[in-house]
Amino acid sequence: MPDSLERLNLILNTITDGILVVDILGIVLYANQAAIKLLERKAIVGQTLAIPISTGSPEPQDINLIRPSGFAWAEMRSVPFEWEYTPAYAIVLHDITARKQAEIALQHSEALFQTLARLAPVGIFKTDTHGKFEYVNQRWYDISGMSADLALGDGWVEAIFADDRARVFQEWDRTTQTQTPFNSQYRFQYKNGPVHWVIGRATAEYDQNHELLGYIGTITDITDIKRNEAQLRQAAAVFETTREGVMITDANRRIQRVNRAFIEITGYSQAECLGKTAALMRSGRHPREFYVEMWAQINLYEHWQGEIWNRRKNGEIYPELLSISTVKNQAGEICNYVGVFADISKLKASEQELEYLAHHDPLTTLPNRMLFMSRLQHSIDQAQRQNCQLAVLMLDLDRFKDVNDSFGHLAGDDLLQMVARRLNSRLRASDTVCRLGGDEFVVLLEELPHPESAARIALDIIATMNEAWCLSTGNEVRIGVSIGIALFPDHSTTAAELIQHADTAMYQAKNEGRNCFKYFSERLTHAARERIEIEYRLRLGIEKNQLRVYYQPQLEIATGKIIGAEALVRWQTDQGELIPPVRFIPIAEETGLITLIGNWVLKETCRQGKQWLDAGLPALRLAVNVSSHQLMHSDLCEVVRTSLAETGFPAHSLELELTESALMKREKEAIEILNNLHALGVHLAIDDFGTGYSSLAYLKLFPLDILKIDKSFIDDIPMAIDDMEITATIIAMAKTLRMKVIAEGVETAEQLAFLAERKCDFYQGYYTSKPLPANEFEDFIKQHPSSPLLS
Ligand SMILES: Nc1nc2c(ncn2[C@@H]2O[C@@H]3COP(=O)(O)O[C@H]4[C@@H](O)[C@H](n5cnc6c(=O)[nH]c(N)nc65)O[C@@H]4COP(=O)(O)O[C@H]3[C@H]2O)c(=O)[nH]1
Repeated sequence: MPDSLERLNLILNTITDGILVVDILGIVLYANQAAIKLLERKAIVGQTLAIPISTGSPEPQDINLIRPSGFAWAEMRSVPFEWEYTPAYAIVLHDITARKQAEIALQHSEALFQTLARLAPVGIFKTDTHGKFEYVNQRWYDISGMSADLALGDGWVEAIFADDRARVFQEWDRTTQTQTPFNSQYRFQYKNGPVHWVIGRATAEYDQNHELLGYIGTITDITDIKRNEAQLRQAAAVFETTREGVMITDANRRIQRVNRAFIEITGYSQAECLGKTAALMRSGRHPREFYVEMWAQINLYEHWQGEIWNRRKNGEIYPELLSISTVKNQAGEICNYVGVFADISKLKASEQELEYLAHHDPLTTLPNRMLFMSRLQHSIDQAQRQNCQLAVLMLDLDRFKDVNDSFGHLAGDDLLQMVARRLNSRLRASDTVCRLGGDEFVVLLEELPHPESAARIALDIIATMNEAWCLSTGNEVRIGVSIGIALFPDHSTTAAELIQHADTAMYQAKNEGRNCFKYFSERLTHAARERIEIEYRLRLGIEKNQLRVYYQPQLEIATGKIIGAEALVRWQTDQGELIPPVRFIPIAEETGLITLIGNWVLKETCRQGKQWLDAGLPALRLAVNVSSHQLMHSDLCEVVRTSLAETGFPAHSLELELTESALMKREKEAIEILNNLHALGVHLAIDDFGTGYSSLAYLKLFPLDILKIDKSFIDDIPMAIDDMEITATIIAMAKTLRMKVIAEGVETAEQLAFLAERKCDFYQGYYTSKPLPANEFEDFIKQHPSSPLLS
C-alpha cells in the first residue's frame, strides 16, 4: 500500500461509519475497521459483498445485514469513483441497528396496544394537557353511547350524564391540582340513549423531563354491578325487614343464615342456629312420617308448603305457615334450601275467636243455635248407635219482659248472664245449654236413663229459676220458666223436629199457667208428673213409716211343706191405699231411694223372722230382694251383718235374692261381694232367672245356692211348649250346678204338676197364697195342712 493510501487508511479507520470500496462486480477492494466490525467479516477484501449496491442514486438506502450474530441495519450511501484506475464504488455504511430495533419495538408495542385497546373490556382514553381527548378506544364509544370520533377534543363532555357533569369536572380539577389519580363513579348517557354507570380512572402522563404530556384513563362499565347491587340491596332489605322468618340452609340442611324475623319468632340468635338443622325447633307434635313425607315432596317438586308446629327457644309451641324451596346451582345440583315461614299463632287464635264468636252467644258465652244444632245432630247419631235416649228442653223465662221494662236492658242482660251461669252450674258437664236469643234457652240432655229423668231435671231448673235474683242495680226480682220437653227417639229422630216439638211443648207449658214443664206428648207429661208425684210422696211415706213387708209362702214341691217366704215390700198410704212395688220400686231405683227402702225391708224381715222364731214358729228361710243399686252403691255386707246382729235372726235363715242384671253389671265386684255375703252364712238366690243372658259358665262364678225361675216361663205352662222346655232345661242345669230351684208365679195345679214332674224343688205363687201381711202369714203357717205345727 503506498504511503498516501497508508495514511488514508489510518484516517479511515478512525471513522465510526463503515467505508468500503468495491469494484463493479461487487468484490471488496478496501474496508475500514468500522466496516469489518459492522459486517463481522475479517478477511473481507477480495470477497464479494453480498449486498445490493445502488449504483445511480446518491440517496441513502437502508439495508439489512445478515451477520453471524444476527440481523443489523445500516444506512448505505454509494458513490462511483475510480480506484487504482478501475471503476469502483465507495460505500459508506452507517450502523442504524439500534434505531431500527427501537422502531420495530415501537411498532410491536403499537400493535400490542391496538390489540389490547380493541380487546380491553374497559374504555380507554387519552387527553392532552387540557383534557381534550386525543384518543378513545372502541369500548369507550360502546360504553358512552357516542359514535366514533365525536368524543375527540371536548366532544366527550356531551356523553357524561348531565346531572353528573359538574361533579366529574370538580373531581377532575381536584385531581389535576393535587396531582393524584382520578377515580370516580359517574354515569354516561349520550342523547337519550341508555344510562351506563362507570368507574372512571385517569392518571397524568409525563415525559422524561417531567413535563405533563396529558392524561390516560379508563372507564369500566359497572351498570350490571350497580343493578345487581341495587337488586341485592333490595333483596337484603326484603330479607331483613320482612315479617316472615327466613332460613337458608346448605344442601345438607344445615342453617347458614337467618333473618331478623326468624330471630324474633323463634328466639334463637344467628349464632345459636348456624350449622344446626331445623330439627332445633321441632315441636314433637308431628310424627316422623310427617317430615319424611315433607322431604319426599321437596325432593320431588322442589317445593313444599304447609302448616307445621314448631317450638320457640322458650319452649312455647306455635303454628307456622312454612314454605320450603330448593335453590340449584348452574350444574343443576341443590346448593341451598330456603324456608320462609309466618307465625300464624295470632291468626289461629283469631280464627278460633271467630269460630267461637260464630258459635257462641256474645252476651252469655253459651253455645248459640248453630253450635247447638251440630251438637244435637252429633248426639242423635251417637244415641242411634248406642240405642240411647236424649231430651231437648226448650226454656222460656216467665216475667223476663217485666224485668227488662222496669229496670232497663242492662239489668235484663245482667239477668240473662246470671241465668246462664245458674243453668250451667245445675247441669252436668255433658249437658249442653245454649241461648237461642232473647230469653229463650235450650238444653240438651244426653244418655237419659228414663223419659221421666228429663222432667226431674226440668223441675230442678224451675226450682233454680224460682230462687231470687239480685240485679246489679241492687233490686231483687223473681222470675219463672216454662219448659217444653221433646225426646229422642220417642218424639222425633231429627234435630230440627226435636227443637220444634220442644218449642210446641214449651208454648203449651206457658198456656198451662207457666213455671211448669210439658212433654211434647200428653201421655209422657202425665206419666212424668205421676212419677214425680210418687217420688215426692214416697219420700214422705218412708219418713212416716208407711212401708210394710208382705210375705209370700215358699213350699217344697215334693212334700208340700212350707220352707220359707219371700219378703215383698208394700206402701200403705195414710188413706189406706196399698201401692204395689211395680209403681214405686223403679222410681226408687232411679232416685236411689231403693237403698233406704231395701235396708229397711232387710232389717224389718230379720226383726219379724226373729220374732216368729221367738214365738215358737218353725224355722223358716226368709228371702229378701236386693236391687242392683243396693248391691253396688251401698255396703251391703255391713248392712246384712248389722241387721242380723241387731235382730238376732240367724244368718242361715236369711236368703238374698239378686237379679241377673245386677250381677252382670260389674262382674268382678259382684263376685267379691257375694263371696263376702256367703261367708256370713246367708243363702244367695238368683232372681228372674232366664230373663237375662246368663250362661252356665257365668253362673259358676258366683256362690249361688238357689236359682229362681222367672214367672214369665211359668205363666203359659202347660200351653207354651217352648217355655216348658226352657223351664225343664233351667231345672236340669241348676241340678248340674248343685243348686236348688224355685219357681215363682205358680197359679195352677197343672203348673205345679209339671214342676213336680221335672223335679223342681220349691215353688211360690197364688196357687197357694198371695203375699200376706205378717199377721196373716203367721195364721197361714199355723193353718197350713203340711205345717209342722199341725203335724
Ligand atoms: N200374678 C202373679 N204374681 C205373683 C204370683 N206369685 C207371686 N207373684 C208376684 O210376683 C212378684 C215376685 O217378686 P219378684 O219377682 O221378686 O218381683 C218383685 C221385686 O222385684 C220387687 N220388689 C218387691 N219388694 C221388694 C223389695 O223389698 N226390695 C226390692 N229391691 N225389690 C222388691 O217388686 C217386684 C214385684 O213385687 P210384687 O208386686 O210383690 O210381686 C211379687 C209377687 O206378688 C202369682 O202366682 N201370680
